[in-house]
Amino acid sequence: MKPDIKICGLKTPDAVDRALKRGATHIGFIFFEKSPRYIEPDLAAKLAEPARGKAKIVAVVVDPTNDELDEIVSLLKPDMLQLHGNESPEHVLTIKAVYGLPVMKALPVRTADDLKRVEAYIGIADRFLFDAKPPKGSELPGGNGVSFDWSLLAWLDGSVDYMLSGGLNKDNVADALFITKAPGIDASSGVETAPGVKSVAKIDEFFDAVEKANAPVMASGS
Ligand SMILES: O=C(O)c1ccccc1NCC(=O)[C@H](O)[C@H](O)COP(=O)(O)O
Repeated sequence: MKPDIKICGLKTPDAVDRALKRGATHIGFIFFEKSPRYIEPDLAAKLAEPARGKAKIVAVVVDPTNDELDEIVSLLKPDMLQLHGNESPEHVLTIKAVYGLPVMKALPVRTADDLKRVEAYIGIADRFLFDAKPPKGSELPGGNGVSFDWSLLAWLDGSVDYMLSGGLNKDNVADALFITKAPGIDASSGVETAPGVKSVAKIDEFFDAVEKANAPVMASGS
C-alpha cells in the first residue's frame, strides 16, 4: 500500500508546491529556533495556504510552552501537532485537550529498548514518528539526516500507526519500505542541497523512488 508521505521543514513556496504536486499527504513546518528549518508562524501560515484540504499541515514543536502553541495554532491553524521533544504522556493529553488537534509523538530510536516507550503513549498519541536518535553534539532533536536500524520496527504490534523518519532519501527509501512496510514516511535532509535548503529536484527524486518501490511487479511475459 502507498504510504503517507510527509515532507518536513518547508520554507519556500516552490518546495511546498512541488511536495503537493507530487502527492505529499503531510507537510511539516519547524518551530524550533535553533533549526536551519525554523520558520516564523505567520510565514508558515502563508506558505501552508495552498495545502489546505490537500495535505495535512503539521506544526513541529519541541517541548512547547502554552504561549508558543497559542501563537502557532492561532496563526497556522495546523491539522496536526508533531511533538518532537520529551513531552510526557500527560503533557500530550493536556495539549490535545487544550487545542483539540491530533498529535504525532516523535520518539527517538537507536535500540529495541527505545521502542518500549511506545506503550506509554498508546491511546494518547494519534500517531508516532520514529526518528533516529540525534548524533552526539547535535543541537537538533530531528532533521539530522541519520537513520536507525529499521528492522527494529518488526517488533511493533501491527496496530501501531506511525511514520518512519530519519535520514530517508531517494537511495534508501525503497529498502526502508521493504523492511518496515511503514504506513507513513517522512523526509527532510534527504530532499535538501544544504541544511534548510529544500530542492525541488530532490523532492521529485524522492517521490520517484517511492513510486518505483510501490509499483506492482509485472509478471514476465511469454
Ligand atoms: O528538521 C529539523 O530541523 C527539526 C528540528 C527540531 C525538531 C524536529 C525537526 N525535524 C522533524 C522532522 O520531522 C524531520 O523530518 C525528521 O527529524 C527527519 O529528518 P531527516 O533525518 O533530516 O530526514
